[in-house]
Amino acid sequence: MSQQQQLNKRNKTQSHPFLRFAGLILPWLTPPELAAVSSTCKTLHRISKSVALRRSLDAARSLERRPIPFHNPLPGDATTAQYANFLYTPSQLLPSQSPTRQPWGLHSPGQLGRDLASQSDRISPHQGKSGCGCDCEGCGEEESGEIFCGVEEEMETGILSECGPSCGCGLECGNRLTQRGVSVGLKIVRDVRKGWGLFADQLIPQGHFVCEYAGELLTTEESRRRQEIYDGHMTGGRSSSALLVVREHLPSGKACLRINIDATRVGNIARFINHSCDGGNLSSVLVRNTGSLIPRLCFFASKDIEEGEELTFSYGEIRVRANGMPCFCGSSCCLGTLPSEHT
Ligand SMILES: C[S@@+](CC[C@H](N)C(=O)[O-])C[C@H]1O[C@@H](n2cnc3c(N)ncnc32)[C@H](O)[C@@H]1O
Repeated sequence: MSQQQQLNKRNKTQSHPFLRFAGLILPWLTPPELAAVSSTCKTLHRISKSVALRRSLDAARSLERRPIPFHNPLPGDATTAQYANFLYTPSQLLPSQSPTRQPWGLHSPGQLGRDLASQSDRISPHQGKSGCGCDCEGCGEEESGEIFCGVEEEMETGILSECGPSCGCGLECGNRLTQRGVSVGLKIVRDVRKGWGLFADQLIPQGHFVCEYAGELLTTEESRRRQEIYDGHMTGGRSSSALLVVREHLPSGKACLRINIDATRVGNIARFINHSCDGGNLSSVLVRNTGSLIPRLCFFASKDIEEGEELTFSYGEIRVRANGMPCFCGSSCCLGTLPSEHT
């Protein structure tokens, strides 16, 4: 074929309206839809391949400040397919706010997250009395980076207060440490026995904020309904669930606040954190934001975490199931089964 003929052919192909917009449309497709489109012609096959590659380069779908890639060292194993239907949210939301479709591989990794962060940095609705923020304790203090700067008391009690939606300060406030998204290098690595796990891609110093456990906030009734479904899936050997129940005991000691966060279908990278019987290297802290009723669950490094080390925490102490799922945490105090409790 002469050069002119080739040029004509390319112009003809690219002038097809669908092909012209394929780069914008394909990132919105689910894996089966993408596979179907990919088999129709060479151009769509090429675009589909690049979309699939970009998916594996950032599990966060560009919604964090930096990309969080999938890495599968297991030869011949299914890659990210299992998570291609997983929708990403950097913060907790109600099921009614959950997206039903979300682009993946549309933006360059981390771009959208950076745009959002810089947008929210500009949002500073009104200035408080201090001139830079509100009246919360700690507001207006110099920004401490991402370190939970020596507030060991809160690390132990597991409760931290931050400025929130009703404050006059913006995201640049030093008292909003956990609200600026993931700032450390992370990657999601596949293990033959535990499935995917979250790993440090850099040294994370003790006390450093790692991430929030984000997902759908459920009522207890809905969480019980979903847990039953997930238990059924698991006994069938299918995908793993990520429904976390947190109980905060109120000062009276007579009641407790129960928070149900389901990151199984819609969540963030915290849903990839595996269990360790020795408590792992992450501390969980409940963060109360001024003006927000529901606290958020956030993870901080409980010790210095080396680059390449897996991030883990303890899913709990209770094991109610006689035949619980086997635990492969590898710690010297491993109890052999994963925690399980009646929800
Ligand atoms: C919240 S998910 C963590 C991510 C999960 N590995 C995955 O691939 O999606 C919880 C599930 O991970 C697996 N898991 C977590 N910790 C484990 C451990 N110590 N040993 C074996 N499996 C583990 C179990 O299948 C569990 O139901």
